[in-house]
Amino acid sequence: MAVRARAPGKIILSGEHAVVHGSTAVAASIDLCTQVSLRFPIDSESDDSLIKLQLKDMALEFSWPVGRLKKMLPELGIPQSSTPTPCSPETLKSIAALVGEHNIPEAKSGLAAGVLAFLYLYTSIQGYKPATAVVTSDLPLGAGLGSSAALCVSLSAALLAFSDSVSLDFSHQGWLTFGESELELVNKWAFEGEKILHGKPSGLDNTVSTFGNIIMFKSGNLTLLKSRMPLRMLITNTKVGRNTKALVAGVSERTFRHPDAMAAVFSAVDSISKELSTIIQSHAPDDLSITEKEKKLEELMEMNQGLLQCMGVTHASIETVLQTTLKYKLTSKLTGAGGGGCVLTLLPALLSGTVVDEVIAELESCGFQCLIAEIGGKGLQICFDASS
Ligand SMILES: Nc1ncnc2c1ncn2[C@@H]1O[C@H](COP(=O)(O)OP(=O)(O)OP(=O)(O)O)[C@@H](O)[C@H]1O
Ligand SMILES: C[C@@](O)(CCO)CC(=O)[O-]
Ligand SMILES: [Mg+2]
Repeated sequence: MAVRARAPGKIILSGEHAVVHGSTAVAASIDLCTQVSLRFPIDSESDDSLIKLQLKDMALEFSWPVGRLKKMLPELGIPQSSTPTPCSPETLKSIAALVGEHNIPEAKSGLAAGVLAFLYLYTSIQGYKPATAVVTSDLPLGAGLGSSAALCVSLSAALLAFSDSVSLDFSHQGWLTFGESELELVNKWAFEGEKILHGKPSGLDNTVSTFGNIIMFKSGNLTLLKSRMPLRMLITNTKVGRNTKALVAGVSERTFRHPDAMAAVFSAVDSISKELSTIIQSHAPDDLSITEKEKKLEELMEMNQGLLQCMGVTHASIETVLQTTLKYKLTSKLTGAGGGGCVLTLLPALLSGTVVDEVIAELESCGFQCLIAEIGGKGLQICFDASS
């Protein structure tokens, strides 16, 4: 018996970083997913059976004998699948030692954090039960599209599918969605994984990956939004690598140095997100008012970008994208943690295909990569494979 779970990445329309400090954010799922397939062998339960992790896209494989995990992580022996628990600093140290025993190539050292999250979620939910997990993803890693959250959500779902905390119809054919309470449980576990990857996550990325749609999020609470205007976004990946944990920590340090100024910045972002959610949800009966709404949206995106600059998370590559799209009278803002990664550009409904082609060509001539994703689609889904 095997299960596959897939969870989408996301774009943040407004509020990244400020959301970590309690401001409202607006985000949407995108149609690029991370998929985890999990297969338990029928008979092996001995100490030299393995827990395996294959990262297919990178052609990397990690494995740990069950006996070694029992020795290094004795505290995780009894699965606690129904009670998501933070990873203690001591456990994280032991897991880091286990991951350190594998030689991750220098150029891929960022993957270690993902492997740490894997081992923590695995042993917490399934204990030492041997199995093979295979991960594949459509998402660029560490580029602001929520790859870490999509990994934590799809992994938590696959692990929970075979736990006592969730009861599912294993004979169901094709993709299915969890019920509300199961989704909540997946989301809580994924949040614990994100803590390992982001340090101090807001929970926004795992929540939008779990529930899909367009959401407004503040202090752990989500509201589903219904957009009543076309929201076509060009996503430009600057391909400048960065790390969300370090960027989030940098904003916290700046907040510590300038508490009053940063409080004002976060409060402005909160107002921007609230206004943005009102605009996208309001009714627009004709093209003219759609254009007016787009103008307001562009202004809010521009203001949010300015405030992200105040937080110190923009980058020369992001500024190049902003300048390039401005030549075509298009507005952009960074999305995700910034410092490189991806930039969003609003493509107004009446914008001609020729202009879109031209702006994409110019951005790609700078070495960037462009894509237009469908936004606000499904969240987490799972699928059983009874034949294996
Ligand atoms: N498919 C995957 N396989 C293995 N590790 C992954 C995978 N997806 C994400 N990761 C882990 O997550 C890290 C990237 O997470 P990070 O939070 O820095 O960026 P992001 O989630 O892509 O962007 P953002 O947090 O800004 O939305 C990778 O370096 C890796 O450790
Ligand atoms: C930068 C941040 O706000 C979003 C990253 O996609 C971090 C978080 O919310 O955890
Ligand atoms: Mg992330």
